[in-house]
Amino acid sequence: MNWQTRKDYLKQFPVEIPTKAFDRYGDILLDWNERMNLTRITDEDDMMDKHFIDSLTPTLASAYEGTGKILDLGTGAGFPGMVLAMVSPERDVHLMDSLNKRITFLDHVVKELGLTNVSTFHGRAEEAGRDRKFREQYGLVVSRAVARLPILAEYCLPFVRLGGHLIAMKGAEAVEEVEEAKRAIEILGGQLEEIVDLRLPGGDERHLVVIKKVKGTPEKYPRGGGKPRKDPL
Ligand SMILES: C[S@@+](CC[C@H](N)C(=O)[O-])C[C@H]1O[C@@H](n2cnc3c(N)ncnc32)[C@H](O)[C@@H]1O
Repeated sequence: MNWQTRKDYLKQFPVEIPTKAFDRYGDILLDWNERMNLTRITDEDDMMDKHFIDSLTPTLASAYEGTGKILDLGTGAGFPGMVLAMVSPERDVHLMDSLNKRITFLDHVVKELGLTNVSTFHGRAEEAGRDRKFREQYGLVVSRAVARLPILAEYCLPFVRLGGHLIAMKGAEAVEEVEEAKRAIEILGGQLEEIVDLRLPGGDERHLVVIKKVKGTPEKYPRGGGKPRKDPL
């Protein structure tokens, strides 16, 4: 990918950008994508902007600061979690997805890139969020393109430890989604901290919805049996 064309935009990120490793990751993604449905974004400029650069945006929120463990819920082909692990090698990054074939792909990327700070988990938010191994264990949870905010809050907030944050990566409907999710956020122990407004190099609108965990999540959440999606809070 021609990272030189994004040089000025990349300057704003408070991290070193490993462009060669990003290229290698992009090549593996395109190769596996021929046999496995991993992404619809395959054009070089779109890959740079909508996968890699978009995945870097959580580093712009003050909630990203610190050294705690990060969970990417519904990571798919590793966005944003794998990219964040690559730019923050000092932080443990956990990638979770309910589709096992995506985990097989992620494990391959981890091995090929020699990443030592990434762990992958095959699991559903509704079950893993009730498991002591994961519940309230993360200083930061990030998630992109998994569900609208009322559902996403029920998927993600149970994983966040008290005082930690959820960064929900959202598009143009962010403010509307925050409005819809007000009740859910409060029930689940969250509090809206800030919305960071951004544009990708191509001009696409992005918003980081930053929610702080201010109270423990009541034991009954997340609900099982597909309830968060069927009957959002
Ligand atoms: C549209 S993809 C987005 C993938 C990636 N975050 C991205 O932005 O490129 C949504 C992903 O969320 C996963 N997912 C959906 N519901 C989930 C759940 N309840 N628990 C865990 N993963 C889930 C899907 O398997 C899929 O990989």
